[in-house]
Amino acid sequence: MDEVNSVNAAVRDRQRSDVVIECRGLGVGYGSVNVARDIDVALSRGQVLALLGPNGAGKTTLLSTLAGLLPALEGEIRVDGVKLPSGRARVANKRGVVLVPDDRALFTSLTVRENLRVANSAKRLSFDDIVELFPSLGRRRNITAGELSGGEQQMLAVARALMQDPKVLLIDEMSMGLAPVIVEELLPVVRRIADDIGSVIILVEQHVHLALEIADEAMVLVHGEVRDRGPAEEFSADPHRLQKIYLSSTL
Ligand SMILES: Nc1ncnc2c1ncn2[C@@H]1O[C@H](COP(=O)(O)OP(=O)(O)OP(=O)(O)O)[C@@H](O)[C@H]1O
Repeated sequence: MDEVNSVNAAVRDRQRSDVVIECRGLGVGYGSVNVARDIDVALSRGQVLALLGPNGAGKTTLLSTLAGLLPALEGEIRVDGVKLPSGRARVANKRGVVLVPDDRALFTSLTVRENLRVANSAKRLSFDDIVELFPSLGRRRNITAGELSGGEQQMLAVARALMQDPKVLLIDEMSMGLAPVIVEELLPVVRRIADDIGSVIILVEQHVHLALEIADEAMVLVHGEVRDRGPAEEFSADPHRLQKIYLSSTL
């Protein structure tokens, strides 16, 4: 019996040590206004979480808190088992948490190459590695970011985040203003980033069915509460499950 217990303990320890980002009892919001609460997440290397929910559910606020742009109202965030100081974006970034914000935040007067050079603090990935993931950025290397199409700008925003060697990549509304056909091209690259580079990815995406196709897990926030969660393929197989949640949120 003792032997079984010690094997179980070893398995638990290994699982725990595989966890890259973990939050427990996390509450997020603005000042005294609580936007979402009781959020528990534990994600391991290479896992993709689709963070779903209707407008105003608190998805962006949660990503901003994980990135340290907002202080947590309660609970804690750990990266590789070590607690992150609340609301310290630079520390979170140094510890490998990188946010791709929905406005992309590019230097529009700098070229593609210059945008990437500015971001390359980790120097683990080269420009050639990026071109392998996003061939069109290679062809447009000397064009300014402001002259790129919306889809190319989004590629550049993700590529710039990759240059920081993210352990945890937070991607907010990647498809904002993009045609679905472009999103269909971009999302498989997100999967490749998780598989090849090993980053944990938390993805907020309006094209829910496309996000579910590349995600491992889904978590649905409604009015700041986790209303449902589970393997992405189970949500894909049962579209009514999400429809019911979204419809009930408007009642
Ligand atoms: N700077 C702010 N100060 C106060 N409240 C805010 C601020 N930004 C957002 N909120 C509020 O927080 C709540 C959650 O907003 P959030 O942007 O996180 O939702 P979301 O799920 O990302 O929605 P959407 O899909 O529309 O972007 C909303 O009620 C919103 O009005």
